[in-house]
Amino acid sequence: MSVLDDIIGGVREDLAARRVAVPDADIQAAARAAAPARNAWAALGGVTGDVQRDTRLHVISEVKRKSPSKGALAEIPAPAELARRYADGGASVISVLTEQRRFGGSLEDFDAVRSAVDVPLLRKDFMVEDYQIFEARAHGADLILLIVAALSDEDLRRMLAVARELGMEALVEAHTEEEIDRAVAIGATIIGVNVRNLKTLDVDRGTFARLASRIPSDVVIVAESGVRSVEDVVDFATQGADAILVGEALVKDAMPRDTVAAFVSAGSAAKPARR
Ligand SMILES: O=P(O)(O)OC[C@@H](O)[C@@H](O)c1c[nH]c2ccccc12
Repeated sequence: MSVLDDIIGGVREDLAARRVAVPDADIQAAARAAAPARNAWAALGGVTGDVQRDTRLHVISEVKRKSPSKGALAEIPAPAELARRYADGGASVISVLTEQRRFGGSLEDFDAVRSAVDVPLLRKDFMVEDYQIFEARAHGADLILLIVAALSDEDLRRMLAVARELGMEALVEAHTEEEIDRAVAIGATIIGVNVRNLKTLDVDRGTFARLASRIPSDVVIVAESGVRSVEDVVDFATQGADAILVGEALVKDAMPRDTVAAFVSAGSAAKPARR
């Protein structure tokens, strides 16, 4: 069994418990009653038609306490405070891990961040049921994660449609050529190239350029995982990233605001005018 299968087993158990506490009809009603979602695609530099590519390298800053690959990363006693620093540094989107068992996150963390900042929020979890999409929206999410390796094409299409029907977008995450092609085929407008293999947890930054070259130019490309420094940001920006998703390096940083700002400025300077 891969790490991904193992994580998803736990996610399904936790989900079943929440579903008893808040039944489907209630979570759907809450999702539809929530304040409208923010446009995460535009916030990440998405442009329609034959217009100039956005010149900013966007940063998605992540709130993550621990991970299966690295163990404990940071305590984060006040997720709202960390999120405020991310936003002050110029983060375009903030990602909040809500998976409990392996990442130490929760929907309470998500709520705390939601009330602290105005930027679009990504609910970062392993989405396996539509219920979680309604739940994300009910808590004020603007963007959800869909992991191609964890879902069938049928699931991906349906879940993307549910997200859009609720006014959200999906960050569709891929790790191989085949997964990129599946993400493009279902009509993803934001594709994440995760340089960490979720089945083995190995990081290979070299996969980014190879996979990014298969993605059409009107799709927003997010380079995910393994960003340690300005040098990594510059590499991803040079290789076609519109945005980067950074967790570990920021949660361990004593000055996350300044680091986000440094990533935005170095990445934007390195971003080519066309892709
Ligand atoms: O901490 P890092 O190496 O900067 O990685 C962030 C992010 O890419 C990573 O948390 C991630 C990417 N895809 C995921 C899917 C589920 C959970 C976590 C992730």
